[in-house]
Amino acid sequence: MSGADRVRWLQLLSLHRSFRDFECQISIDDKPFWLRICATPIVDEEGIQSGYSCLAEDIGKELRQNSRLMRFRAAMDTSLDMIYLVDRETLQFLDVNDTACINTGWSREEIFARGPDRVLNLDKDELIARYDRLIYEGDSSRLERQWTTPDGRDIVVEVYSRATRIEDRWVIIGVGRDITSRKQVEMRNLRLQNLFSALSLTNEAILRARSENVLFQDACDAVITSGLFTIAAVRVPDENGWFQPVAVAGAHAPDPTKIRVNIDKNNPKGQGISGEAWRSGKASISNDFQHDPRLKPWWQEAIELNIGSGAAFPLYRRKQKAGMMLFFSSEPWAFDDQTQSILQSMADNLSFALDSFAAEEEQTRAQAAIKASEENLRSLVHLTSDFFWEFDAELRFTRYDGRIVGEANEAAIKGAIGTHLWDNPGVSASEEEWKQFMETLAKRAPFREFEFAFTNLEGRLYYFSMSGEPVFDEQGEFTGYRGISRDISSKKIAAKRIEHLATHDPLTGLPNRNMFSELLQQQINNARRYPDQAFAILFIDLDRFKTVNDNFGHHMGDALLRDIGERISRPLRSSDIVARLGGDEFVVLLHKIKDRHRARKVAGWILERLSTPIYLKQHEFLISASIGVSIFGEDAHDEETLMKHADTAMYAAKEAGRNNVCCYSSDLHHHAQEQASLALALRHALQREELEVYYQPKVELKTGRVTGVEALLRWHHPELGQVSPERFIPIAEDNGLILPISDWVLETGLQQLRDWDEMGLPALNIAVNLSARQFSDPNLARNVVSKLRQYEIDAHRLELELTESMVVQDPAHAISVMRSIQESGARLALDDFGTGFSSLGQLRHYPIDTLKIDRTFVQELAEDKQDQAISRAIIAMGKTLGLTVVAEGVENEVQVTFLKQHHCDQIQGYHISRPVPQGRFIAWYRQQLTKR
Ligand SMILES: Nc1nc2c(ncn2[C@@H]2O[C@H](COP(=O)(O)O[C@H]3[C@@H](O)[C@H](n4cnc5c(=O)[nH]c(N)nc54)O[C@@H]3COP(=O)(O)O)[C@@H](O)[C@H]2O)c(=O)[nH]1
Repeated sequence: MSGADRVRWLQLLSLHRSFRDFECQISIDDKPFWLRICATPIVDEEGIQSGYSCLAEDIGKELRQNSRLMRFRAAMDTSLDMIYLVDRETLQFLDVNDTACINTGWSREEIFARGPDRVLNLDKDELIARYDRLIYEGDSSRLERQWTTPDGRDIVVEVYSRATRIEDRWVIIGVGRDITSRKQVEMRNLRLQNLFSALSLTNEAILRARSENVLFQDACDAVITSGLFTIAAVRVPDENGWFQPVAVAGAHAPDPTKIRVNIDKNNPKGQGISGEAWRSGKASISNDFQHDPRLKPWWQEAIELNIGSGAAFPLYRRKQKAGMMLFFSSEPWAFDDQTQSILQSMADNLSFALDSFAAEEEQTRAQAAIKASEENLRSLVHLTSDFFWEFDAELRFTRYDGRIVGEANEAAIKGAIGTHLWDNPGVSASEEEWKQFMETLAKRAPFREFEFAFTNLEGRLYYFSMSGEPVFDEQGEFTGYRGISRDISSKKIAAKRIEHLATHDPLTGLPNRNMFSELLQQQINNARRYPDQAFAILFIDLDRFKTVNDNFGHHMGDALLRDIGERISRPLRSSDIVARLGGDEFVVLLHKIKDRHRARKVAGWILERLSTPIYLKQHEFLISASIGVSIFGEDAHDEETLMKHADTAMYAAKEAGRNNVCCYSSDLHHHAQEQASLALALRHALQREELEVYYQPKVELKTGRVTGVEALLRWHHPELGQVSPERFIPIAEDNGLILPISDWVLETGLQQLRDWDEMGLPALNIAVNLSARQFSDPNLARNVVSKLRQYEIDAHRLELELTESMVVQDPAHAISVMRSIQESGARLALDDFGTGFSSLGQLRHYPIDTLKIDRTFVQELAEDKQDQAISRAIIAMGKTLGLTVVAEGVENEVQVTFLKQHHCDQIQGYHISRPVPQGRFIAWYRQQLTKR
């Protein structure tokens, strides 16, 4: 026995008591043996110990076994895993290692006492089934169990088990590991994963939701789906600061209306996480809801709803607080930093969504407003002639909206879609207008009232005014133009009409004086630049047209002027310009005509056209005109001079006997100047008593008796001396002075007659010349009667001489005037007969008393057979008609003889007497009387 065993052995023996299981090693023949000894003292009757009765058991084999177990244990104990052995038969632990004891918190004995079913927290049958499966399948299995340690910790253990045969029994070897930390990490990860999934669901909801409330509800549902929170809600404060629920989710979701929360700090219900978050604008967390003093007002509700922790995150719309997102967990401390951070992201995303909704709403509102305004516009444009249009970024016409009248117009507008306005063949504007329009468009600038003409497929012309402004998208990119167009055809046509009225003569439709002046100026500018553009001006004045107006009224005059305008235009080229300057004045611009000869020729054609009788309302009119010609570049270089010279030439044509063409020359100019100064002087002639009536006698051929006198006017100009009536009478006719002058002549003549009567001279008749103006004066007859009465002269002693030209212009009217004169008792003589247009045949229609053969026939009577024939015919016709035939301009005896032979009644002329002042006439007359 070894020393230590011997010591323990002797100590036991010294106690003199029974003992058992004393294990020791002894050597027998140097061979070690392990014994387990049980000993009982041997005591005699007197109680004296005499020795020990021992039973020794060889435990060598057992010890060897135990040794192996010890080594296994030692190996087990060094493992960080929990290891245990269970006997399948007995379902008792065979062994557990130290790690198992440490991790579970139980001693080995406690573990043994509990047994595997209670330690593993499994039903015994289930345990048996598991072990049998292990044995049967020969495989290992994994089991995860949650234990609560004696110190109250919950731990999670992962156990791998396997069945093994040790000696004659099945032993289940279990290796367990505390995976609580790993599980916690896993749980956290899972939690985070769920949180992220909730975040992702919320984001999906954001994309999907079409309204705020739907979004809020979807977000709450997503949060609950994550399983991390028991309640999720969104609340929005009302006008009184009370949070009202707009969305809530969760199995334990409370009746939202019951939980009262306010934003006001001073309100007891305003001091919770919602109120605080609202005021601070930041998240407010309570990780121990049921003990958080701030939340005392809601503790009871927290208990009822099993709320361990809660968080409130403000939501924003356009940077303004819009509501509160609330999360509640049954667990305290559910809101760690990472959770808060993810929930903050969720709240931020919701705020972003609210921004988007707000923007969308604004956009919808704006679009609705645009739509409404477009609707308004559409209904307006349908009521008006306006239409709405759009151009794309390429400036192509892409849209129109409005009322378009007529299929052709509609088709044209539809056809124009997709094209540029300026490419449309029906659309036209001036080159300059297009240029400006394109420049404006290129600058992307707005434009107003761009006007263009449009001719539709039916050839109808319209005018449109277009206003537009550029359109840019949100990125500031130009996307086109839009605007309004208006049919301004009626306005334009009215404007054109007004312009036409302002520039054209309403009667003939020809350009008026203003327009002609403008056209003439253009032509002058042209001709100044290009010499081949020289031109001629024809100034046309109708001869004695006033009488038409005076006698037939303006309606007839107007009708004639319309016809005359056409007649003047007819022989001209389209490049020539005809204008009516007013009254009976017309002017023609002969394009590219620069020599007088050609201008005169064209003027001749015009006169020819005019000479054809015009029949109007059963009247025949013979129109003639006087035409003055001036050539640009030769006669004048400016408008005023050119027109003045043409006018001068026209007067010259008139003076030359009317129905004539006269080209301007510098002589004419001097003449015209003279005429002008004469006209001026004539105005004062009457008052200055520069006028005088001369008297030329008429003698009866048969008897030689002086029958009467012709009153012939004379003008004694203070500087020019005697001015011939042939010179100043046309001036007086033109400026109207002829009327007062004629009155004066008539009065003077009648007064003279009266004087001569009073002088006791044999009664004489008096002939007074009528001017054209006088003849067209409707008061003529009345005036004559009144004058005769005034001077107490018998009407038949007065003879009024009128010329053929006065009659032929409108014979019917002339005849009626003549009749009215005859009715007054005065006589009528047709003067200068033979020079005009009337035929002898027409004579019978004229109510006249006397026919005066023009002196031009009389003068050549001696030599000119033709004049003799004419004179004979006139005398014969006159006599046939019962007229008194007077030959004027009789200057010699030959003429007297001829006239006598052919029974002319009276003669007048220098052969008898020149026209002389009344004094000389009286002297002559007295002399004649004494001769008889
Ligand atoms: N409306 C008015 N017309 C008038 C008036 N006074 C004259 N006239 C017209 O002017 C024209 C020129 O007139 P005048 O120069 O007076 O010439 C007249 C005679 O002098 C001229 N005459 C007469 N005898 C002869 C003659 O033998 N030889 C000749 N060479 N000339 C002669 O004839 C003129 C008269 O013409 P008429 O009147 O046609 O009988 C002239 O047309 C006048 O009519 C006036 O007051 N009012």
